[in-house]
This record gives sequence, C-alpha cells and structure tokens, in this order.
Amino acid sequence: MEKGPSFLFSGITFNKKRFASDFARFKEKKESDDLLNDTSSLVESQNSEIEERTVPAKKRKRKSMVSEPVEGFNVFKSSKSEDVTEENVQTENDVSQGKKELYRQMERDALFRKKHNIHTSGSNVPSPLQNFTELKSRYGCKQYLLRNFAELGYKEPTPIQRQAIPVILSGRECFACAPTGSGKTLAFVCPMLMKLKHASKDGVRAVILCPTRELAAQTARECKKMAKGKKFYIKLMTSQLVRSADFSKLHCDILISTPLRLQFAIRKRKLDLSSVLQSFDITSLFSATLPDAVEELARTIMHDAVRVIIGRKNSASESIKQKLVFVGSEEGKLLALRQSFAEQSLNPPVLVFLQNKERAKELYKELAFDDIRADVIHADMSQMQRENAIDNFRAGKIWVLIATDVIARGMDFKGVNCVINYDFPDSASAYIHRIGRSGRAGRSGEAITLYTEADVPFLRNIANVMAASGCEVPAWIMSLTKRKWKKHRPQRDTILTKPKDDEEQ
Ligand SMILES: Nc1ncnc2c1ncn2[C@@H]1O[C@H](COP(=O)(O)OP(=O)(O)OP(=O)(O)O)[C@@H](O)[C@H]1O
Repeated sequence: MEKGPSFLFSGITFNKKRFASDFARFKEKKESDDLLNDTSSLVESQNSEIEERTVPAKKRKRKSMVSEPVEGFNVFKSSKSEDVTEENVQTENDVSQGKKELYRQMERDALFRKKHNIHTSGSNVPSPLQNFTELKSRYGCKQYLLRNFAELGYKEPTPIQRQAIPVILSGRECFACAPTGSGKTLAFVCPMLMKLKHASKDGVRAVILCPTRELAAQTARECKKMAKGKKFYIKLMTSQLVRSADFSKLHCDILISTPLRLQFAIRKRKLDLSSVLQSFDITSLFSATLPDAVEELARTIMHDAVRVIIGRKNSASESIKQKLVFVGSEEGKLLALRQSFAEQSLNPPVLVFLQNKERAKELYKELAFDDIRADVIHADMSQMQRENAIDNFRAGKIWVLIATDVIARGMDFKGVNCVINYDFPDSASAYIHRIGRSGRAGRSGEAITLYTEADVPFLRNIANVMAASGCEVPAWIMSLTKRKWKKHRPQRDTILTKPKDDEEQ
C-alpha cells in the first residue's frame, strides 16, 4: 500500500491554552451529533484525518464549499449558498454515515488497544488485528503463512503482532518497544514475507539486522520456519558467505546479518543494497528497550513512523519473578550459587551471566567438577563451539549455561526457569535483556541478581525496573538515590574457592 498523505499532519496539535477564547467560542457552538460528542476526546485532533479517510477528495472539496459559516463569517469567500440538490443531500448522508462508522471503529480500536496494553503514537494508525485470519481478510495474506503459524502453535497474535503487523503492511515505518519474549520476531518477519510475496532473483530485497551472530542465526531459522512451503531465498550472513560469495550474483529475498558483517560486505565485497529500497522501502526498529538516545537517532531516519509501545517502555516482562540477593563479597557469590544447587532450589535450565569472558571462564572452571551439567559461552570460542553450547542447552543436555552478554539479547531458549546475574548488569537495559531469557511467550520465570557492596550505588536503578513490573523491592533500596549510570563493570576478585596460596604452590 502507498504511504498516505498523513505525514502532512503529523505533529500538528491545536494549542487550546493559547487560543482559549477561540476554543471557547467553538465549544459554545456545540455540534448536535451525539456520537461526535461522546468520542470527542478520542477524535478531536483527528477530524481532518477522518475526513481524508472517509471522503473522496472530490467530495471533500465540494463539502468544504457548502460548509457552515462560523459565527457569521463565511470561511470560504466563494461559497455562496449552493443549490441543495438531491445529489448533494445524498453525498452528505454518505459522508456522515462513513464518518460515524469510522468514529465507531476508532472507539473499538481504542478499547481493544487498552485491553491489550497497546500504546500508539503517530498519525492514521491502522486498526490492530483481532486474530490471524484478519491477515487474510484485510491484507490478502497467503494461506501458507497462516498454516505455518498454526503448525507452530500460534493461535492468537501477541499484542505487538496485533499492532505492528498492520502498521508495516500499510506501508508505514514502525518504531516498536515490547517486552522480552513477546513475539517481536514474527511481528516484523510476517509483514516482510507478505510484502515480498514470492521468491525473486532481483538481488537482495529485504535486510534484517541483529545485534549478535547468535541472534542473527536464530532469526534466520525463525524466518525459514515461517516461510515453510515457499521457496524464498533466506540467507544468513556467515563469515564464509562474507568471504566467498559473489555478491553481484546473490539471489536473496531476505538477508540476515549483524551490522558489522553487513558493513564489511558492502565496503569490501561490493554488496549492493539498492534493490532493497526498490522492493522494501520500509524501515522498522524493534526492541525490548528503547533508550532515548536510540529514539532520537531513529527520528533522524524515520519521518512518519508509528510508535508502538506494549505496556511500559523499557520495562521487564511481568511474568518474571525478580529478586535481589546480597552476597557480601565475591566469594559469597560462589557459596550462594553452590548452596542453591545443593539444596536444589534452582530448577534447571539456568542461565548465569557474568560481566566478561575471563570471569565466565573462571566460573566454568570452578563448576566443571561439581555435579552440575554446566557449559560456557563467550566471544573467545569459535562459532561452531558457540553453536554447540547453545544447541546442547536447548536440547536439555546442559543444565547450567554460563554466559556473557553475548547471548543476553533476543536469544529464545524455551523454558529457561531461572536467570542468575552473578555479576551485576552494567545498565538497566542489560538487566531487562538478560532476565528476559526466562519468562518468555507467557511462561513464568525467575531472575536472581547477586550484589556486593560495590554494586549498591546502582541498586536503585534495577529496583526501579523491578518495581515497575510489579515486584516487591525493600523500602531502603527505593530510598537510595538514583545514579546516572555509566557502564558499571567494577574490578572484581577472581572467582576461586581455593585460597590463593594453594594455587601458587
Ligand atoms: N502468536 C504467538 N503465540 C504463541 N507463541 C508465540 C507467538 N509469537 C511468537 N511466539 C513464541 O514466543 C517466543 C518469543 O518470541 P520472540 O523470540 O520473537 O520474542 P521477542 O519479543 O523478540 O523477545 P526478545 O526481546 O527477547 O528478543 C518464541 O518462542 C516464539 O516461538
């Protein structure tokens, strides 16, 4: 669908305070239309927009010519009294009928959005989806896609899918923030597949950028599952592809990459993305966190975007039970962890996050001889080793996966029962992404954050996230002052149970 003319109106609001007297005069001249009055708060700022959507341009022009004079002034000088013909009356009736129906639809949409905690901003936002079948009735979605959703067990769209899919399908840029594990991948892959329609050999047609290689690989897999039955060329930008592909001959409907690999391919291997703009001229941005700086940056490239926020912006998933545990010192962390495993109070699969790869290796070394099926994943491992660790964790062969932030974003491990922040996260966003590896797709989960004296100055920032998602936080933590948070990665003692002297002997 083409972009509507709505961008002309975006950002325009009527300053009621400044023009109070004019506004009052309009108020006095109350319209008789009851429906309009009932929904005034909802529609006040959208009158011109509604008219655009309901009234054809020609009729709109004619209607303006017969508009009522305002307080003795005739707004259109040329609009002398027009003949009231039968055709005009009929047009008026059609218009007001169309307008009423649109008001009703907008009311229904507003109630539906409220029910699903969907918040939107931007002009002319399309109605959210009631169900997946509406993809067919409203947008002509092909049966294969609906069949694949059913096979994957997706019965109802999630809130982000309900709103973001119609936004992208109506040709609008989408700027979306929805909790971890709430189905954002489908929300951008589904409209992409629908817009591409079928496979083509016209170069690269659509690009998905993911922050890590693991997430790119996962997204490619999800795309293929959704596209099953259609021969789309879906390609993951692997190191091998970057090195060896002849990009001038690359057939690729959807290319999935990390930003660095894509940049390398464009600069050094002459990958040409001009065909993306021809076939898929829509930019979307999806994340569980949207820091203000990112939003500002996005505004420089997105000009008529619809902003879709599910729940509260930058908040953790409400299905995760979050706890803060004071462990005194670094040594206390290891003791607390071992004790929890011994008491079986931790229910695998468990993900344990540390602040860097050195510490991840240290913890793995410590736990390797305990009777816990543990493995580690960090950036020093080969791609193959990293993939094996993830596959083994997914398959249940590994119960405890020790990790750095390399897998904190977007990775979808089904059924992770608990996330342990062994090292305090270095930002509120990192916290939200890390703990979001559990409590996904409606399941419940648990997150335990260990902290020492060194972390206390940043406790309040995490506590705010916890409180916002309905978790209990001790009053003394809430009374701490909130710190401006630069990356918090303090120098920590080595992870070691044996006294240092023993090691040196
Ligand atoms: N409509 C649906 N019904 C049921 N499950 C769904 C639906 N859509 C997606 N899922 C499942 O929900 C899980 C989470 O989806 P996804 O990984 O897209 O979440 P996300 O919002 O991108 O999370 P993150 O912010 O962590 O990246 C996946 O296992 C996916 O299969």
